Amino acid sequence: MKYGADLGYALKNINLTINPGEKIGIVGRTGAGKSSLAKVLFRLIHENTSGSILIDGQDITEFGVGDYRPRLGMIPQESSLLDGSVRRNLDPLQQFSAEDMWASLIKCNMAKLVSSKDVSGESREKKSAYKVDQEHLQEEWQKAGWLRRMLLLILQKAPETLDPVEKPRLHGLDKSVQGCFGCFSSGQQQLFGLCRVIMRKRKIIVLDEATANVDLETDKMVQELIRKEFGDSTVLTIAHRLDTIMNSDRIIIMDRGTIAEIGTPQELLAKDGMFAQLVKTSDFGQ
Ligand SMILES: Nc1ncnc2c1ncn2[C@@H]1O[C@H](COP(=O)(O)OP(=O)(O)OP(=O)(O)O)[C@@H](O)[C@H]1O
Repeated sequence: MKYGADLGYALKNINLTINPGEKIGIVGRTGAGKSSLAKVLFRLIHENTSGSILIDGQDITEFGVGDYRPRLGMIPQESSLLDGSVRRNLDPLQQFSAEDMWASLIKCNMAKLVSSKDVSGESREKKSAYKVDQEHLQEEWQKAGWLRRMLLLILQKAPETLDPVEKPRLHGLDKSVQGCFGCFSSGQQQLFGLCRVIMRKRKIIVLDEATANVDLETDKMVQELIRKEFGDSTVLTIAHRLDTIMNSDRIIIMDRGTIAEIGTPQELLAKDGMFAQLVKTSDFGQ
């Protein structure tokens, strides 16, 4: 695979079989081809490629994009937030309930942050249409006599009765992240990416340095969460930190567009090759 006809190979002679449910760690120096491997898997590169990728025996070019992409989940190197509410960021296609979203925020240790008041300097203009609508219905309900309340109930225009737990959840989900990018560090934005992937049960997950911007403790939390949530899924973890991938079933060492070494961490350490050298020096050539 090349990024341009005149450029050198970003990937060459890749011959790799990954078993269902396997957890694969991918390491290598900067520019070794780790992200390129993820890009070809997601069919983001079409030109200047040769060879084929099969999933469950089927060539990925035979899948319609609509059938193919939903099988895969990715947390890219640079996770970014969309304009709008937390809800929109987690679920732009409105496929999930507030419970689903809240559960994933809790799992990713983001619920407290999203609930905290200082996430957004929310003005009335910035409130979501949903909240404004609910407030309007509340006002109408308060003013209404019993006959009008009956009518509102029949017309399904009564305000939602939110329990004390649900109320703060909805409040948090409807907070705007607009103009508030500074409120979320790049690590927290990556955790948002994790929340999105957790809500969607994908068979193949690629984490492309998904924890590059979080501290060691959070990285550990994320790895444990991924093991728990994606036990049956195939997970490819591209990492700079060796700690991130040491519990993988197998590790791939990329070097100048090829797979230089592949094996279990124990096999690679015993081999005393490139991986063992990386463990000794932690030198990723940055
Ligand atoms: N969009 C691009 N256009 C041209 N060349 C590219 C492009 N993206 C990557 N490359 C080149 O392809 C090769 C592999 O890059 P790739 O990003 O896959 O490496 P990587 O191992 O993921 O590096 P890093 O650890 O820095 O993310 C490098 O030589 C890089 O310069």
